[in-house]
Amino acid sequence: MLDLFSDEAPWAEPLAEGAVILRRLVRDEGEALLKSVFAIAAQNPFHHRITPGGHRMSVAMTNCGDLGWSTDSRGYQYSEHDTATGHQWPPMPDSFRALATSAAAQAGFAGFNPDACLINRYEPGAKLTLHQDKDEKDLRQPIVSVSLGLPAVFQFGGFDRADATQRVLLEHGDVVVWGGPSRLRFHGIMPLKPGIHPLAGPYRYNITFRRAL
Ligand SMILES: O=C(O)CCC(=O)C(=O)O
Ligand SMILES: [Fe+2]
Repeated sequence: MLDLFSDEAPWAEPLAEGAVILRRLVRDEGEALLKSVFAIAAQNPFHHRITPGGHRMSVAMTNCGDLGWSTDSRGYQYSEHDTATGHQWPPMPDSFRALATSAAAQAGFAGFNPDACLINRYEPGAKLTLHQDKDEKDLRQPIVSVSLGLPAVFQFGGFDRADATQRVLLEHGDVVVWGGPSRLRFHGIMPLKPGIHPLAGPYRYNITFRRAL
């Protein structure tokens, strides 16, 4: 893919108060991050989870860290084990934690120390409908969300599902941080367009860091 900004230093693009896109922040680490993602997935493969409503999610997920987010017939929850396999989640790589803490600090949230890392894999057509991230205990802690591989359109809305949304393209190496007054904004991902990324093949990967407990 032609990236006109490939030689540019990362830059910040504000979305709302408490929310910013740190453009290309981890582009140079993208390959190493993806290698870690593949190693985690080799231990705990990506699954298409079934929502409490009985729907198969189009996004495939795995986790690393002390706690992982998943969903099954009982609801959405954080747990130390994969509820599908019973396996403990692989540890969060130090490189992941360091980048999450650094990105949060650059967005104005000092001292972020995530205990949960959700990894989403999007195939063509996969999407995440508008939702709020609200399964975490301390909503003063931000969300740090890293985009790798194919680009996708991110929707960033208000505090009601029906509120107007901004639509922004997230590309390989972009990091979105939202917290503070934006922590509970609705957000989602539009259906992924097919493509082949040189490092990620036919997929988009998203790594999301949270303080769950
Ligand atoms: O894939 C993304 O960029 C967003 C992921 C997300 O909103 C979530 O995992 O809750
Ligand atoms: Fe989310």
